[in-house]
Amino acid sequence: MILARADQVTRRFGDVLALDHVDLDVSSGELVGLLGPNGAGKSTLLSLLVGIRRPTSGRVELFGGDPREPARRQRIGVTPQETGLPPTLRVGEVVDFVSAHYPDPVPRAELLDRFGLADLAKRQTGGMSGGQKRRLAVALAFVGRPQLVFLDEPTTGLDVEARHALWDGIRSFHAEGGTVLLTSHYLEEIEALAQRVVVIGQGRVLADDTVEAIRGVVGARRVSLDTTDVLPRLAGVVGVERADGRTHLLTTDADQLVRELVTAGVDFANLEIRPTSLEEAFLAITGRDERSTTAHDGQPLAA
Ligand SMILES: Nc1ncnc2c1ncn2[C@@H]1O[C@H](COP(=O)(O)OP(=O)(O)OP(=O)(O)O)[C@@H](O)[C@H]1O
Repeated sequence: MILARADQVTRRFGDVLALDHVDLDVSSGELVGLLGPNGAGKSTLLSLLVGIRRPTSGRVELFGGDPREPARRQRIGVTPQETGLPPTLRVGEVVDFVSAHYPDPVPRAELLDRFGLADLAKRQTGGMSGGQKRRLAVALAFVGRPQLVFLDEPTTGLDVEARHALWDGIRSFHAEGGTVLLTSHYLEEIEALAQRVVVIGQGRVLADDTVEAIRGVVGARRVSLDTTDVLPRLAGVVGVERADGRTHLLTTDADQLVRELVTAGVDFANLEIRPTSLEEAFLAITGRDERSTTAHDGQPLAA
């Protein structure tokens, strides 16, 4: 069953084309990651799906009808990118206030416990850290036992531990049958949570596939090292760059590359391995669209 749908949706803000003929279906039980750089159109798409804004053209549906109808919106939970909490209200009071809008809310203690906020129930929100406020803002999306939750960059500003705690909360909601659409700049976050990833750039859907499939395109690693040696032929290397005295190797198998460097006796220092950046991922994806799948230097990216 499709819970949320965008059908050829375009949204303009004056001269800015924020969304350009976007199609998206979110079915019951899915956990979908919306991935894209700043300004890609992610928040705009969420705002249309939850009924805050209307498309310039095209059609948006929530539970098969108009997202602006309150009965439909009562079945969703939303955490926008930015939220304001009344600073003098206590955490428990904020939860009670939001709960009062729903027929069968999650009990306060259960909700706070699920999001690691149990110890803060009596704290005024003005006295919370940024990360604690963010966790509360996300928790509030779940208070009304929604069928479908929209989270706009839920873990921005959270440290690693808080991020993982929040991921657990999202996973348990999904495991119990909940449907989630979340946006992120981080491949890592999408990979940790979602089965399906929709890549959006400049208002267009660039890819809509399983995380594994997208990983296949963007899954290269950048291995950087200091060396003056001439490098031997290395399996899996799809691009080489030299910049600032460092050598950067783009590879589909970093583990194998390091083994080969050691076996070949290459004299290197300051080895560093990191995932390709989102920019590199986007180059790969748009490259696949417009040319073939290529890395920066025109080498094929996929092995
Ligand atoms: N209310 C508005 N008025 C004018 N332009 C807007 C408005 N909202 C969004 N835009 C523009 O629409 C485009 C898409 O913005 P949007 O916020 O949807 O991107 P995003 O993918 O959510 O970005 P970010 O990752 O930075 O949150 C941007 O160019 C943005 O400047």
